[in-house]
Amino acid sequence: MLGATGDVGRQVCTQLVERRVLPATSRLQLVGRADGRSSRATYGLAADLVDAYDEHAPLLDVALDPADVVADVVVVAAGRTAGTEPGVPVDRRALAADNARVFATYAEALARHGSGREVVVVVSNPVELGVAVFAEALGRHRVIGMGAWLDTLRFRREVAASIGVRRHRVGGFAVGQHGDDLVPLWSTVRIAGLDVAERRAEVARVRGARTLATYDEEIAAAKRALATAAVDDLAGAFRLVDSWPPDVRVAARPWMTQQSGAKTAAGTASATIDLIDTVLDGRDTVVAGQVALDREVELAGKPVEGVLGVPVVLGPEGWTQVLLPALADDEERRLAAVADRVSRSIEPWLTATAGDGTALVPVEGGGA
Ligand SMILES: NC(=O)c1ccc[n+]([C@@H]2O[C@H](COP(=O)([O-])OP(=O)(O)OC[C@H]3O[C@@H](n4cnc5c(N)ncnc54)[C@H](O)[C@@H]3O)[C@@H](O)[C@H]2O)c1
Repeated sequence: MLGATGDVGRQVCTQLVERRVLPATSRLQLVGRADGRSSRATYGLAADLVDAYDEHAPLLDVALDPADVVADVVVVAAGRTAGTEPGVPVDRRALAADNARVFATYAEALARHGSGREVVVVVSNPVELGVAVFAEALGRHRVIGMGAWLDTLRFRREVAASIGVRRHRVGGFAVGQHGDDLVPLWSTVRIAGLDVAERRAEVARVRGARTLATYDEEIAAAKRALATAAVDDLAGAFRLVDSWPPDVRVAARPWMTQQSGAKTAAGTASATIDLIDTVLDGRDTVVAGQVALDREVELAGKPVEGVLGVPVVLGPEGWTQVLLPALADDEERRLAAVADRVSRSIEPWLTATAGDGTALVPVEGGGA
């Protein structure tokens, strides 16, 4: 667990032990930075977890050197986070600048000292950049970004809430880029217990006559409304979120949660555990995740070469197959545009890591 003492890392470790995903005979390695405050806190976290869960805790150990990371599944939650200051917009470029270096350090260490079989789950943002850096170092099938799975679970939950059922009865995926560039695939929504006609009627009712052509403007308008509402009535701001359609809520609610000063650590960790559990389980399962594509997907007549969130089959050796069904026109158009945006935002950093691998400064004119 890289970044074990962070808000997300701590939640992942706690849930892993509490939900007994790891048997007592296995090992959970908490990884911190030798030169940061986290080195001391990592030892403390290990002691605290044993204190709480001694009866069934796995063997806990601490590593402070990237060269010492050894695991079947490596979770990357180390690095800077952004967007937690109310009213301060997320500076994705600054986040990329800091975290590109973190990704490169661990990717290089794993490539050199790892088993050659570990599966990497990237949680840190920008998740697409993390996936690109680790995939380049370790092979693309062993690396998956968690963002699209979290967006998928949020989409299912919001659809479920509007229809009046629990999340486990709703299927379907949210793909694309983690964050505002997600692509909710309404065409993939399925609801257990409803036949095709009933489902179509329910989707039409909760979605309205909107398409994804106006999704960007809807999200931008939602954030503006929330920024105003939240100034003196936070409860009112969350009620405002509830008044919007499910796909707008998917983007607006986590944004409001960050703006509130709370983070989204519990939900993030829970979605991460799903992916870890899937890899350790030994069976292939369909999830959504950010993966480095090599022309498996064609969007608007153009094959995608680069990182994108898509439905994939995930198993013990990483992801194998992409399972993106035929999309509605508005979905395909948006996903193609997002694929281009992701590729443009990542490209400068990959260029910068080429060569001796230490430069990590975007080339002139590039933007993250
Ligand atoms: N993908 C998602 O859905 C999602 C959701 C929430 C958060 N996140 C991301 O997860 C990451 C962690 O978030 P958080 O809220 O736990 O942050 P945090 O600030 O609470 O913790 C960050 C952790 O990273 C470590 N760290 C910081 N800089 C480091 C460096 N240079 N080298 C090694 N370790 C370093 C810190 O010691 C700490 O353990 C962020 O990048 C955040 O954006 C992703």
